[in-house]
Amino acid sequence: MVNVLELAGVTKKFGDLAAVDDLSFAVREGEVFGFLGGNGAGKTTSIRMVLDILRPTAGTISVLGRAPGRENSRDIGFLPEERGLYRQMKVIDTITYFGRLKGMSASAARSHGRELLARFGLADNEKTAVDKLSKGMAQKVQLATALVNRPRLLILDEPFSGLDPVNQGLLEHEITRAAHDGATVIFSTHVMQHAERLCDRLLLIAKGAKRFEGSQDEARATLPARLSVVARSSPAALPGVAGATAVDAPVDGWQQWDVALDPGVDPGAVLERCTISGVALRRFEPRRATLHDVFIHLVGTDADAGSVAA
Ligand SMILES: Nc1ncnc2c1ncn2[C@@H]1O[C@H](COP(=O)(O)OP(=O)(O)OP(=O)(O)O)[C@@H](O)[C@H]1O
Repeated sequence: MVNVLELAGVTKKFGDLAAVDDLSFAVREGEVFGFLGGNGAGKTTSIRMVLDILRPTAGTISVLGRAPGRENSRDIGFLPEERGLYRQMKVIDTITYFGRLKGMSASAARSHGRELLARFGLADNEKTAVDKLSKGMAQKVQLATALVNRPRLLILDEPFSGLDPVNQGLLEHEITRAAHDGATVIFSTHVMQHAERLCDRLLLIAKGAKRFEGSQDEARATLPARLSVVARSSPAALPGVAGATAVDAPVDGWQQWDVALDPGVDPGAVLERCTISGVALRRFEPRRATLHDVFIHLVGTDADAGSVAA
């Protein structure tokens, strides 16, 4: 498996503040990679170093097998967190201009630009000046400037912010589509649901440092398992059970329990115990942890997690 991006021991200091702190991770070719962290975690600073907008204080970065720099620009598409386009320029000219910057011919850039505008529901706005567009429409044009060169590596910094639910869906579809066409996609977010739906693997950072890197299943496995159980008697005393909380009142002697297992305990082993110990069961369901649960578990304090949308 080829790594499209590699950071090794990367630190970025602003004065005394380590915005990025000894960060190492790798993004593999063809994957959709989520870059997750609360506000101020260091996501944008890391992305700016990958794009050579900022230089690391220490450590090394490899992008598409090279050091960050202009040579990579043809193969990269970038949607910055602070959106900004030339306000007076027409939509199609803007996209064509970015395509030209990436080494495309004007006609190739224009024709792919039109295709993208049609897909984004903006075919009728081709000749509109950018400053006459709504914020969400302008954001879709900016997305088109990131996609026009059919990048091998697509980097999107907080791409969902400012989009309504329909356009968030459209963007999710575009990310999936780019990955399907062979691109590697990295996007930062503090909204866990997008990551949950899209990511093959993810990185979780807090205060500039890595807290987790891996697949979603690996992320969920960092949490002790939970179960929803309906039983005649409490499962609290069973081996491997950390605690059981009654949910609502019992119905005809059957009580619903929210059960937390000890770390590393397999729900199957607890089910077997119920059978051996004669705990009568009507329901026994492992509950799937969300990335939000994982985030709270790994990042820890409410202060760090407070800015994270569930
Ligand atoms: N140019 C700068 N000068 C000084 N401090 C900076 C600069 N850029 C970022 N920082 C600080 O570095 C830290 C990380 O900021 P960064 O923008 O990378 O976070 P982020 O994860 O992208 O956050 P958000 O989700 O809020 O955009 C913050 O404490 C921020 O104040």
